[in-house]
Amino acid sequence: MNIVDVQGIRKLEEEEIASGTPAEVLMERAGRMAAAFVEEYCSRHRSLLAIIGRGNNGGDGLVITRELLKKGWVVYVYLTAERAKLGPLCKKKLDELVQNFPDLAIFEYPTPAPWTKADYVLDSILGIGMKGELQGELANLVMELNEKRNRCFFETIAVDCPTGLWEGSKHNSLAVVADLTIAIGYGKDFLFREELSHFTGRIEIIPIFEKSPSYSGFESLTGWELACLFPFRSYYSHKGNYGRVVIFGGSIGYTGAPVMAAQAALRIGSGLVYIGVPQEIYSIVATKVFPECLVFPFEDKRLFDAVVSQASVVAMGPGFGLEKKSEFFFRTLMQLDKPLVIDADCLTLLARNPELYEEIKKWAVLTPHPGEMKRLLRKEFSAEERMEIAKSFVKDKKITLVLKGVRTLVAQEGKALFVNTSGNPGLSTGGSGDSLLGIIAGLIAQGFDPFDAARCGVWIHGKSADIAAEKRKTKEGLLPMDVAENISAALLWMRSDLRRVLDQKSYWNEIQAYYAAK
Ligand SMILES: NC(=O)C1=CN([C@@H]2O[C@H](COP(=O)(O)OP(=O)(O)OC[C@H]3O[C@@H](n4cnc5c(N)ncnc54)[C@H](OP(=O)(O)O)[C@@H]3O)[C@@H](O)[C@H]2O)[C@@H](O)CC1
Ligand SMILES: [K+]
Repeated sequence: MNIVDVQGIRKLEEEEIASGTPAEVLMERAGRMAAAFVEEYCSRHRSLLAIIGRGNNGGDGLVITRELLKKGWVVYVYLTAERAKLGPLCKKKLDELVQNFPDLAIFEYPTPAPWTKADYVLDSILGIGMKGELQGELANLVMELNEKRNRCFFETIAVDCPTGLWEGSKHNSLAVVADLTIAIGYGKDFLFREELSHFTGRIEIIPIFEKSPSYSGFESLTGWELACLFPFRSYYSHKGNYGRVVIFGGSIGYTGAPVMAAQAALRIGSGLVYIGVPQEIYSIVATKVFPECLVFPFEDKRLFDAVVSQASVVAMGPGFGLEKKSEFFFRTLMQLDKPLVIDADCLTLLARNPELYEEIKKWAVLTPHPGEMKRLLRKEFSAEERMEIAKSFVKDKKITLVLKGVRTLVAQEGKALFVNTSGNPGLSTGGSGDSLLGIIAGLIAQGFDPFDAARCGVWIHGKSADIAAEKRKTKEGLLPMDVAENISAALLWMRSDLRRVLDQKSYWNEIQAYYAAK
């Protein structure tokens, strides 16, 4: 989905209103869809404290409150401004709410907010109407909210954007620290900045506009859009239709790395998965790996030629080693006339031998974390520079770059820059990159173009981790094997996400008809 700046979203809002969709309808769409999202995806608890600002962001929060009350949630409302100072739509939504739920508990500033009452706090204080840094009473309220979140263990859900965050924010600005940000309409560009990810948490985008903004060249990876790239499997097919992945990696002490990549490659649906390892660890890897996987010592020339000649894709790097022998073998692999996926030690070897970019025959997907990226570039860069770095690195190279991070970027020359929306801090553990390598390679083996494989792979990897964390009830202790085991659930999520969005579009028409009749 296109990512826009605040001016772009304001322009879209004006156009939508001018073409006959009143602002109130837009607010109803935003609030109802956000509530449906909260109902479905935050269902572990059913109590919420809605902190309401005086503008339209507050109005959205009041619609969400109404919808959740209808579903039987326990909701408390806290008004941050006097009722007389509420904006017209916000005031209207409050009056409607009070009429429908006369017993609703409403707290008002300067009474202290009832922080300990609910499992979720809705930040509906300020949205894109925010200008400059937070000051005065609101600044104090936001500090209190963040402090209570840490102490009371509620999760914070930001509507449209965390209050206090705007285009000029820095990583140390004052803003609400959200666990989930539900962006309205389109993702705003500043929400995706790596250095602000601490504030935004997980980002979900709710489409509310019929019209599209002008193309920005910067897009978010969203499940429902990627679903269109995944055809259902034909019954009339066999393993040969789903490709052969060959993974090269492993060394003494690093016998698990290629196994984790292979597990993910199998779970994404590859037809056949091979692991080529040094002879010295062959027997260890052969006993560790899934029985479905074929392991061979890559020094065996006859086996090497037989496997590689049949390969749909060659993935390399996990636990590969950096010695002279590994470097020599890496050079051989770089010359193969196959799509390549390059990670970990092989990125370090590529950084040492930059002339090998010229050897890439078909195409290569590179998946560096920021440290490996710095090695490839031979220079330091900051989180703020990631997007520019990614765009300039791919120029004149036959590569797709996956620059890992909280907001992993996918870049390729001539394409939009994509930023990922899935994933969680549970992925910050050894072996996560190996799973990602396996997923991307598995998708290429199944016929995905490398750019699509990178985009889908990054999103599926993150979403599998989100589902695994949800099942485990915690982000701590997530393992790459949990991620691989939830790949199929991520595929299912992606397909049902498409259905959800299509359903919502028909739901819009209902809302429109309701207001036209009034
Ligand atoms: N885009 C769309 O199509 C749709 C948008 N929608 C929703 O509307 C939201 C935007 O609503 P909005 O324009 O009413 O602004 P909003 O964020 O509520 O804040 C306004 C208040 O902020 C205050 N304020 C400003 N800076 C401040 C500061 N530094 N420190 C303290 N206060 C500050 C400012 O005060 P003032 O400057 O007036 O004194 C004013 O009171 C958007 O995010 C989305 O949620 C949906 O309804 C559906 C369609
Ligand atoms: K907000």
